[in-house]
Amino acid sequence: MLHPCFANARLYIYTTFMQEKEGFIMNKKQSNVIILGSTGSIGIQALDVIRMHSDSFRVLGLAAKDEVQLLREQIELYQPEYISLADKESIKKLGELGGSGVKKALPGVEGLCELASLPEADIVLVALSGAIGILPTLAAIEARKRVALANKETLVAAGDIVMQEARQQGALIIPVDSEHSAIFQCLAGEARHLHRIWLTASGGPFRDFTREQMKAVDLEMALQHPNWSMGPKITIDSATLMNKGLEVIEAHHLFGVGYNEIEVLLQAESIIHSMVELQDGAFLAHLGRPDMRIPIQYALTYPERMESPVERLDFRTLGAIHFGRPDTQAFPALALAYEAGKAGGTMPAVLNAANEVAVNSFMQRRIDFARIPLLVERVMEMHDMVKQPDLDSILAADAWARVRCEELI
Ligand SMILES: NC(=O)C1=CN([C@@H]2O[C@H](COP(=O)(O)OP(=O)(O)OC[C@H]3O[C@@H](n4cnc5c(N)ncnc54)[C@H](OP(=O)(O)O)[C@@H]3O)[C@@H](O)[C@H]2O)C=CC1
Ligand SMILES: CC(=O)[C@@H](O)[C@H](O)COP(=O)(O)O
Ligand SMILES: [Mn+2]
Repeated sequence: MLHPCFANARLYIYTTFMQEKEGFIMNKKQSNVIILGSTGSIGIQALDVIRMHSDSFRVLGLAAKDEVQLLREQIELYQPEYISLADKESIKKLGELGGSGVKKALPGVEGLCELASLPEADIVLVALSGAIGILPTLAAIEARKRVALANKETLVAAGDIVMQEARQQGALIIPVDSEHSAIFQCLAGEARHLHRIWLTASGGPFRDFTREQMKAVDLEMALQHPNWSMGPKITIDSATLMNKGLEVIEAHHLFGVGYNEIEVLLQAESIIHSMVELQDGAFLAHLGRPDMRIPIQYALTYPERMESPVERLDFRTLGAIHFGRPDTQAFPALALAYEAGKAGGTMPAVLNAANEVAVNSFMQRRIDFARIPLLVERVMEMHDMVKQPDLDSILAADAWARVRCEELI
């Protein structure tokens, strides 16, 4: 059965493809890009893409939290007019590193929102990690920018509000997350025939571990993703399978598909980035090397494509591709995410916020790996859910869950 918001989502995808046909997109010679999270894994790769296509893209603004040294180097190379850092202290430190030629330096979430809605900006890449992305993403949508959205936590916590705002404003959200970029591409011209999404998962470094073995894993082991090189938080999420859980909720919002129509499929090599199953039993898959520069570039160039330096797949030397079912006993985080998604309301925001706190404390070696999903589950149990939350209720639930989770640690 199709989810009730499928019609809207279909309309949203249809509108996106119509805008493509009408030449609404990319009709400028050089697009001005804002990168929120430029010092992170996605941000750095996005700058690489822009450097290769500097005729088509120009960096207008960069934002980071407190990685002042790296941001200084990026400013030197890409000469943005605007920057943002988490606070005035970090901006002062940046200033002490010498004249940068930056026109305006803006602190905090307000700074992120101001960058996201600059009149000269064409594309806003949201590559922040965590629910801190909610307000800047909404600011970009309200300013009718193209939003290249890597930050999945925003859709998990506030997906209904974000997607409704995008539909109302007619703003484009192009997914950057590899699976969602794959699904978006498979759905071109086929959205109305969608039957089911097959969301692929590598299974992470502990794919073949039992629950017992998982008790002994440490931070170094959890940070070794078998296929992708990513920031620390998402790498830990991949190891617990919470990443896949967050992606199930992300897919629900982006494509308006009910939770029973989203299947997680283990695909150990991360060569198939995801698949769609259509009404008539046909499957469309998106394949490629596990390299985020491909989906990042696509979100910038859509509906066009450009050359990329990413090494090509050679199927003749690839060998086998392995499939399997995820083990939700050994990886309870995936089941928790389905549960939170199906509950709806403020529950996904609570799942996400508790997970952010738990992962952070695991990275500080304050808790064991196996406690991450247990903490998330306990905070969800304690939550008095709001069924149809507005933005303030979402933000309040997020803040509440962070405090509860900290208390439990
Ligand atoms: N990495 C990947 O391959 C993929 C990532 N994603 C998603 O993309 C997003 C980014 O991931 P990733 O690049 O790995 O994360 P990283 O941790 O590598 O980078 C996060 C970026 O966000 C900045 N940031 C974090 N908090 C704040 C804040 N409060 N204010 C301003 N800036 C902030 C960081 O700044 P600073 O450096 O100063 O701390 C950094 O630039 C996540 O939502 C992730 O799930 C999705 C698919 C693949
Ligand atoms: C690159 C990307 O999109 C990640 O979200 C990736 O999917 C993580 O790998 P897992 O499949 O192990 O979660
Ligand atoms: Mn992904």
